[in-house]
Amino acid sequence: MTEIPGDDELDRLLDAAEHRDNPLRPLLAALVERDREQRARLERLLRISDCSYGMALSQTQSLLQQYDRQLRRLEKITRISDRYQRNLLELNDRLRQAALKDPLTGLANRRLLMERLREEQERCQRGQAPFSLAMLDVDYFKRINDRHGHDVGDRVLCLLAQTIDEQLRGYDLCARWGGEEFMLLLPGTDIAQARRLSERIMARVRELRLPDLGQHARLTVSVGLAIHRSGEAVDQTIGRADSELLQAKRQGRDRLMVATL
Ligand SMILES: Nc1nc2c(ncn2[C@@H]2O[C@H](COP(=O)(O)OP(=O)(O)OP(=O)(O)O)[C@@H](O)[C@H]2O)c(=O)[nH]1
Repeated sequence: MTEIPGDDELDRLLDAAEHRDNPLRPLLAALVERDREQRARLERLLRISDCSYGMALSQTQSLLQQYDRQLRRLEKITRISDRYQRNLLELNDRLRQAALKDPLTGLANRRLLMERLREEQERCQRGQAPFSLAMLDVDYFKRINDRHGHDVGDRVLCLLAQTIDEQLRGYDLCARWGGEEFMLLLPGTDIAQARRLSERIMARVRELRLPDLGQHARLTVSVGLAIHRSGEAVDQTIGRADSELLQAKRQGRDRLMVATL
């Protein structure tokens, strides 16, 4: 294949004196001129296309960077909101715990007990085994406060709460009913079982050593016991246990009285 000469070579041929009268010279000169124009146009086109490609590239990159930044921001917000929600749930849980616990002894409070009592009552209505209630009150507790001070009284209450709680099964509930009074909710427990449990608790309380109160100090509790009658309101069961507790106090304390069914 014939090799096409370069630009310099073509110029030199066109300028050469010996070709000046060649009839093909003007045609060659015109072809060379057209070729140069076309190449120049092609280069311009290439430059423009390079330039728009570069612009498109940088636009795409900047969009990608923006997208990336937004994504990171979104991830951060999601992390914060997850943490915030977890904190809220924990706080909610702690608030609920606090709202249902007695702050001194850590036992259930009256509110939680009433919630559980209603649940047990509904269970009984559905034909499940009845629950028993034991109302337990410290004997002569005022004397402890008067002789040894309120702080010692508080410590005795905490020790008592722990002693009672240790005797219970997982599904029983011991609540602080008020002052020096405690209520035991014993699901699926008949009177004979509730009596045995109460007597065991009374015995453990008598065995307690209370160095704060002196070497020979002994603590006793009185207990009123009642089993829930099918169909009665929980307040009635509580009332019957309370009456028995009153009887136990009247009959000399450190004793257990049981309501008839
Ligand atoms: N330290 C302390 N004392 C309390 C608390 N709540 C109630 N008390 C005290 O418990 C005492 C209850 O006294 P009383 O109702 O007369 O009963 P008691 O002295 O135990 O006599 P009986 O129940 O009849 O045997 C009072 O002195 C109350 O101040 C408490 O949270 N901490």
